[in-house]
Amino acid sequence: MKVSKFGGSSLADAKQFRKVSDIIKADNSRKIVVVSAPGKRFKEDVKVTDLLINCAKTHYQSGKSDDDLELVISRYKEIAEELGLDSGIIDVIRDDLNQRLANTSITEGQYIDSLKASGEDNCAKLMAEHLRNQGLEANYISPKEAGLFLSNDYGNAHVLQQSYDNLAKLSENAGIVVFPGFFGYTPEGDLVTFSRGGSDITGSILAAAVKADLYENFTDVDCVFSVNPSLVANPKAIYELTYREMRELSYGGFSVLHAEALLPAYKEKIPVKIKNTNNPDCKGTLIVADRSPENGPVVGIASDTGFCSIYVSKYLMNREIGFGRKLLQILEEEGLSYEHTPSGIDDISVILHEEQFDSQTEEKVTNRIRTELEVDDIAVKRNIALVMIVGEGMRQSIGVAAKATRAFERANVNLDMINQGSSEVSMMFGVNANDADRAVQALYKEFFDCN
Ligand SMILES: Nc1ncnc2c1ncn2[C@@H]1O[C@H](COP(=O)(O)OP(=O)(O)O)[C@@H](O)[C@H]1O
Ligand SMILES: N[C@@H](CC(=O)OP(=O)(O)O)C(=O)O
Repeated sequence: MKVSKFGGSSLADAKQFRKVSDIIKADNSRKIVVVSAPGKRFKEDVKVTDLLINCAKTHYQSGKSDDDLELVISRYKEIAEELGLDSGIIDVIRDDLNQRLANTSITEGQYIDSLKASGEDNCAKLMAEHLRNQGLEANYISPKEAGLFLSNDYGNAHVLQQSYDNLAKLSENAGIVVFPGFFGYTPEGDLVTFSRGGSDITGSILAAAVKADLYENFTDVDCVFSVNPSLVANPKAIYELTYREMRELSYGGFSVLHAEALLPAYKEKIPVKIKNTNNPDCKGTLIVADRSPENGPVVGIASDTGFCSIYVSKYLMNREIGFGRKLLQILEEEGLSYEHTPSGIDDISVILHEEQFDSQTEEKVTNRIRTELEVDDIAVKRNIALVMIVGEGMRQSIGVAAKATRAFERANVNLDMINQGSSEVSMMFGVNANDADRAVQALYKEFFDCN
């Protein structure tokens, strides 16, 4: 049995819906289909999820959002009409949206999640209808009915363990299960979504729950490339990756797969395949536990922006028992998560996502660190990008760091931080965000395009 997830780009319009149904028809082991909300039809288009977020925010604050609502409905209507579906399905979608909009007695976070999730939910209803119209036995299954339970972190939920036993029963369904991605329910029954791009996570959870033979993730590129194709023209294709490499690369900015999507599949050793809805015969990228060491030491180069660092120095920091714990405890008490903590003998930097660190929080946290830890120096640096080189082969190779720093030097990019993960499958560099693209291009030239 395969679990096949189709992303927003695969569901953007009626033409894409037809490609999806052709793919499902071509292989009767595709029994569980996870769908996102319709994505962009062209470069300047707006994803249905973004339309819904606008709609929710406006309506929650002003009680009105007619234009936004009509934009969302028109996306579904266009698809339904072109596919020749019964117009009743659009009435169902309109009623559903109106019900969600009317439920203003919840917090803004809950309200936005409820509207956001309707993108996937209504798309799944539409896809099930389209598949039935094509002569297939297909049923929309709601995450509530199936028992997909998530933590109550609105907009950033995590799966709860009891979901897996509940979802295992999906494999007993006679026809094709059409399951909306991106959301589930708290044990108290409230709707909650994963972070953006989270339909990838739903697919992986379902694949793990039913112990699928394969989790297919259909998108709009032939495979995972060694670098983001918007930064380097015709980058090298990657046909095989380990879970660890893909985890590092998706964390590092390969948005083709959500950074948290691999864990469920990895735990059950379910192979994951990235495939192209627009070119389904292309073999795609297979993600597995082990791979043959074919390429050089580095398999991919990723980068992501939106980080900041808190630099702290104190003479004899290395001798002060509990310094690191106290520092991180301040962050914990202020509700901040951190990404990395590169350190020296008398100094340490904490790298954070910048979005959670506004100027008010900065003032409070730096004051606390200054007074409670009696540090000599503290400085906050913003607008940081993390650039990562990743590859299982790095463990056995000498000179990878030298090659990388040579590339930074050639590109005239100053390095704020170097951090090698203990697993030795990745190396991370902190640079000014304005230099990140140039750094990635220089690294690509150094490791993949030496001629
Ligand atoms: N290294 C990479 N290899 C392939 N695609 C990448 C890479 N880095 C970023 N991407 C981007 O990921 C996109 C696919 O992810 P996404 O937009 O989330 O698709 P979907 O709509 O299927 O969920 C591609 O169109 C590509 O621009
Ligand atoms: N539609 C949601 C979830 C998702 O996974 O979308 P996509 O498959 O288009 O990345 C979002 O835009 O965040």
